Amino acid sequence: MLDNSDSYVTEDGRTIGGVVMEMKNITLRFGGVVAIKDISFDIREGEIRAIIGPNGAGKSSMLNVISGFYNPQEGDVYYKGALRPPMKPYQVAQQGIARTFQNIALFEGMTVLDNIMTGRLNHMKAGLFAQAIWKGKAEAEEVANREVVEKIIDFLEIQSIRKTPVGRLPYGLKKRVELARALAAEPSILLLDEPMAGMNVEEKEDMSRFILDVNDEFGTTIALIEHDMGVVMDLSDRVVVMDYGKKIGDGTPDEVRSNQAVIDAYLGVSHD
Ligand SMILES: Nc1ncnc2c1ncn2[C@@H]1O[C@H](COP(=O)(O)OP(=O)(O)OP(=O)(O)O)[C@@H](O)[C@H]1O
Repeated sequence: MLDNSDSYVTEDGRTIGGVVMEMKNITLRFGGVVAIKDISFDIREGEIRAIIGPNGAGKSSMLNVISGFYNPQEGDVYYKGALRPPMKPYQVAQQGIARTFQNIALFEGMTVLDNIMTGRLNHMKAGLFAQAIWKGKAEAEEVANREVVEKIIDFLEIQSIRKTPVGRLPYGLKKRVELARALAAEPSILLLDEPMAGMNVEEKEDMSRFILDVNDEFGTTIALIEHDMGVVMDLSDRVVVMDYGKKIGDGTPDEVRSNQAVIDAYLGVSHD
């Protein structure tokens, strides 16, 4: 169960609830490489939580632990107040954690609409057998799924490309379609893997606005990893900073910005 007793309202009027996910003393090794060293942090319901750090800091590894791609050798993951046993990524997705990928993972030959519909798969209860013998139920489900998807298409302003094969879209729009597909799952936590990577300034501004609007409009909890410190500071409620697999900062953007260890890491000052 989620404990919302210490929820609060932000300056811009959003409600931040209790801790929805807690990472406790996570260590992840690849052979001799320690990608994550004894890191703990939490994610609160309704917040935008960033994990930042220079190249090789361990951000992707951490995102992959959250989404079940990697199971850490040490430490525990708590989700909605319960210890999460080691799980496969599809089981984590079924628990309501959706993600996007740094290297866009869409079906290039399929239309925007069909790509976004694949985000509804976890919500399709009528199996193939039911669809064969009980057409009505499957049809009702299809209509309900389409409603969710249409709302997202409107929201992300992609009506005009709904029938376009994804392979023909420019990079920035592909990223938006990927966001739409993840949102179609109506996730409890949305994980964004470097959502602004490879974008020009205008595309970055658009994506920032959509991330803020998604959080505001749907109340979606968002955890994102990002290499570039600048782009997440205006977006995030709280930021974890990683460097060489360790957590070197955790707090509000202002707290993190004035943290000397963080400044050193980004300037490339050497340390042990
Ligand atoms: N599958 C893997 N096998 C072996 N080593 C890995 C693997 N994945 C990551 N590592 C190592 O773990 C460390 C952390 O890598 P990770 O990709 O998590 O960092 P990152 O902060 O996401 O970096 P970037 O910003 O460059 O994507 C690095 O030293 C990396 O080489």
